[in-house]
Amino acid sequence: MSTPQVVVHRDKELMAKAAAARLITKIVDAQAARGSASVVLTGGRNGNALLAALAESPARDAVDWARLDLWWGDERFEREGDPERNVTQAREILLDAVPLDPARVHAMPASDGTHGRDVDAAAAGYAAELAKASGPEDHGPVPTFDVLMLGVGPDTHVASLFPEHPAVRETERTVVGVHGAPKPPPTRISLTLPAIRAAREVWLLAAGEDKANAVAMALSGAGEIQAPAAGARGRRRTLWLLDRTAAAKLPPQLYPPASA
Ligand SMILES: O=C1O[C@H](COP(=O)(O)O)[C@@H](O)[C@H](O)[C@H]1O
Repeated sequence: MSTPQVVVHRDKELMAKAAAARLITKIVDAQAARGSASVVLTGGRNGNALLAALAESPARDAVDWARLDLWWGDERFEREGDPERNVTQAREILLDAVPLDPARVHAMPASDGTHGRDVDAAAAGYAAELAKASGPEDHGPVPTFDVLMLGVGPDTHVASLFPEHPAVRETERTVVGVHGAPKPPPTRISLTLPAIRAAREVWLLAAGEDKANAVAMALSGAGEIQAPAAGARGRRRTLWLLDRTAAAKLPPQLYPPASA
């Protein structure tokens, strides 16, 4: 697993634009190297800001949208089209405006889908979809995502893995149903840490003062059960993309020299 690298941007708007530019380059490079690309999207303010910046970027036309697989790191277990669902927000901000192949948009199940209100069955269904998409080169039940993005909550949660919650302790399953999440809505679906760690690159996005303690804690050696963000690492790269306010409480030795 890779050691975290930190990049600090002046403010959250610039952070979103720079991350969008970085993502476009990554997708274009993956498509050139392997024919297609796979990206795991996150919900939350920073993930949505990145998608909005991507939607506005003229460089978005460099992406071959039909050769892109989209997955989600977590989802609020609500009815299809519910405005709280991460996929609903992503569709409104970007996905409906680009020529994606619908068969390659792997939304997590809704509570009125095939599995009904059984969130554990829905999570198992998503795990099966991931396993079907993975090949021998992936050495496991999850595809080697090119980039997996995660927002970081003020409590250090990533995806729907909350501190000390059963889901963050999962070591076998790749996707779990989350019951009683401390942040509403309480019922969710989440990739687990082992699934997150299958990604080539993991990018953690955090902007704003309310994230400063979480960022400092996760990067200062906290355990992943107490600080789930600390356990989110990519096989090749783990990148923390921050704005100055979110980076404000980092110990000086963790602050990148170029942004000091
Ligand atoms: O509920 C969620 O929250 C996190 C963080 O969101 P933010 O608005 O504080 O940035 C998000 O990453 C996750 O996908 C989402 O379901």
